[in-house]
Amino acid sequence: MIRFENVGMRYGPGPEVLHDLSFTLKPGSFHFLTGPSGAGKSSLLKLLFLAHRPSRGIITMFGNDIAGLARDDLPALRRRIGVVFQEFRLINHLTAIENVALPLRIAGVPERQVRSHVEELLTWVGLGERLHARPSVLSGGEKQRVAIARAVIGKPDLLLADEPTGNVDPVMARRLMYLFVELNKIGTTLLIASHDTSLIRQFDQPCMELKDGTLVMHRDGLP
Ligand SMILES: Nc1ncnc2c1ncn2[C@@H]1O[C@H](COP(=O)(O)OP(=O)(O)OP(=O)(O)O)[C@@H](O)[C@H]1O
Repeated sequence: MIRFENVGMRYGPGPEVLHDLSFTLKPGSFHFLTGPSGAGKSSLLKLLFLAHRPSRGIITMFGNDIAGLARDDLPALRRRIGVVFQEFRLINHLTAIENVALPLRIAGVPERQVRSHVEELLTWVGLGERLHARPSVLSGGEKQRVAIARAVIGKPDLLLADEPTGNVDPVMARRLMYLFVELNKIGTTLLIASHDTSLIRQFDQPCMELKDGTLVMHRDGLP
């Protein structure tokens, strides 16, 4: 489903920050992505979200060589991907419920279903009392949970998450991880970047590790 062959990436004329990445993410697989700060985790997620082009190599996503895609083809492909950005990227003038409803409204889901579905999910992540709050009055952990709810609500084919539990306590972190596990059970392919090795160790999923922009694959979790 997703295949990288000798992929490199640089920002503008700068040095390469990712080198010779070759890996496959099979449909329905679930990997953690770990590595020290600056190793290139967010950069790899940017490639996968088609927010940045590789400087060399071949990336195949959902059967498309992305080098052959026109700019106009990207939105349709991105709609198959849910993303939790490190800095959340919520829409400031929309409430929590409106932010999370957005992917369903874009997909044309009937309004009655949108409302009940979004309320249920936000309540599940502990935000039942914050449905009508705007991002400016939410804490970091609350914003993070809205961002996660928005990313998972449309049951995307691929979910990318950058440090999705970085702002919540350990109990909520586990709850959010189980949300990802459930999403994976219904077929979503997951790649979750996290520094939190103690959390990663609690799950069986394999771990991909980046070091200085180069990938080391651990099939059986952390060493
Ligand atoms: N917009 C940018 N322009 C130029 N260089 C960048 C940019 N973003 C990241 N880099 C560089 O790319 C390298 C990888 O950064 P990246 O943010 O992908 O690492 P990371 O593993 O996600 O780090 P962290 O865990 O701290 O978020 C670093 O050397 C960083 O300085």
